[in-house]
Amino acid sequence: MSLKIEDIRHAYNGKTVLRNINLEVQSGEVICLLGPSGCGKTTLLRLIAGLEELQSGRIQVNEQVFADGHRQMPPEQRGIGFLFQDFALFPHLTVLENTMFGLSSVKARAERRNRALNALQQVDMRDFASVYPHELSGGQQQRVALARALAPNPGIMLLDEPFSSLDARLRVQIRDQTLHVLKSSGVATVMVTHDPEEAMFMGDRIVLMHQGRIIQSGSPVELYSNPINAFVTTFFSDVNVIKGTVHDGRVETDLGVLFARDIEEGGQVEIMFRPEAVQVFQDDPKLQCVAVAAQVQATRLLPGATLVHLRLASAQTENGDIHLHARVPCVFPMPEGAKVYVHVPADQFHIFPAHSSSS
Ligand SMILES: Nc1ncnc2c1ncn2[C@@H]1O[C@H](COP(=O)(O)OP(=O)(O)OP(=O)(O)O)[C@@H](O)[C@H]1O
Repeated sequence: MSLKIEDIRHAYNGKTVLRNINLEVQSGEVICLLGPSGCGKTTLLRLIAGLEELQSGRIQVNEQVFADGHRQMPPEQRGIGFLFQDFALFPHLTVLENTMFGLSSVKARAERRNRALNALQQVDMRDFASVYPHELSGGQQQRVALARALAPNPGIMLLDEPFSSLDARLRVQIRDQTLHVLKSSGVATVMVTHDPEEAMFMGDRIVLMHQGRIIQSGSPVELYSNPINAFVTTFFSDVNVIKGTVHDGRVETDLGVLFARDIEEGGQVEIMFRPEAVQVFQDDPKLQCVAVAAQVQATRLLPGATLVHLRLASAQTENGDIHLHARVPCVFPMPEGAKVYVHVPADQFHIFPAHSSSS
């Protein structure tokens, strides 16, 4: 099974909200559409579902055309399962009846019942078959909604911010379960989220969108480690930014000399690096690497890491001292005011022409 989206463009009231959208999703793959509010993620999902009429381009599954300039297959014929933010369970139907509802095309009631029970088993909710939705927690309701969507055995699953109504701890647990259920069902999944961590957790591939365009798509590792511009770099995490000017294909910075061969002579650049790329030493690691002196301004223990605020006395910038964030594993032993040494490996720098952050 392969969902193929070719050259989609879409406008509302003459205002273009999607352009040049090309995408392919295979069975068993989870693709996350990621981007800031209003970038067009939900519109793209609605076009795949057939809830919005396609204006230009083509959507097909294997050789079957869902929509192009001439045809629009109705949503119910597309074999698509949906999971939306509000779960939309029917309050007057039990968990089993809600799950059977998705199987209305199956004639025999006994088979509908069996398939619904199997789907509930998949999400570990079979014991709740006779319970009504209001008796369930948010996470349990989400699992029933997932079972209802998967029961007809759809080729494609569309998820729109499916965890956003759950509180933070439950969200982590439910998205983990959801990922395993989706993966074991082998369905091709397209999920919308505006949360980069969620996209990295769920996605085999991430499609990062901005202002109606795909800016970069690839594995989470590709986008995180090889972002193509400042927008992609900053979308995924807090980043340190220092500025510089290119001379002879190089930029001199307080953290060393960096190569910037692709940028024109005299060009202003923004040099970005993630807090976890900053290595902090208590003593000068002279033989290991070239490190520069810095002062600890503050430390904050976060889940799984300590964020260290550092001040670097700058010889390069007119603006004075540089403030850096380092993310170090474990509890950081140095007090505020302590002198430390900082090193950032050369391959951790992302260098872009200045003011390119909009895409
Ligand atoms: N039915 C509509 N009529 C007119 N404009 C719309 C309609 N639906 C969406 N838009 C506009 O299209 C653009 C894309 O909206 P869309 O909901 O697809 O973005 P999104 O990335 O999903 O945003 P969010 O994360 O906030 O849901 C926005 O500018 C939005 O205001």
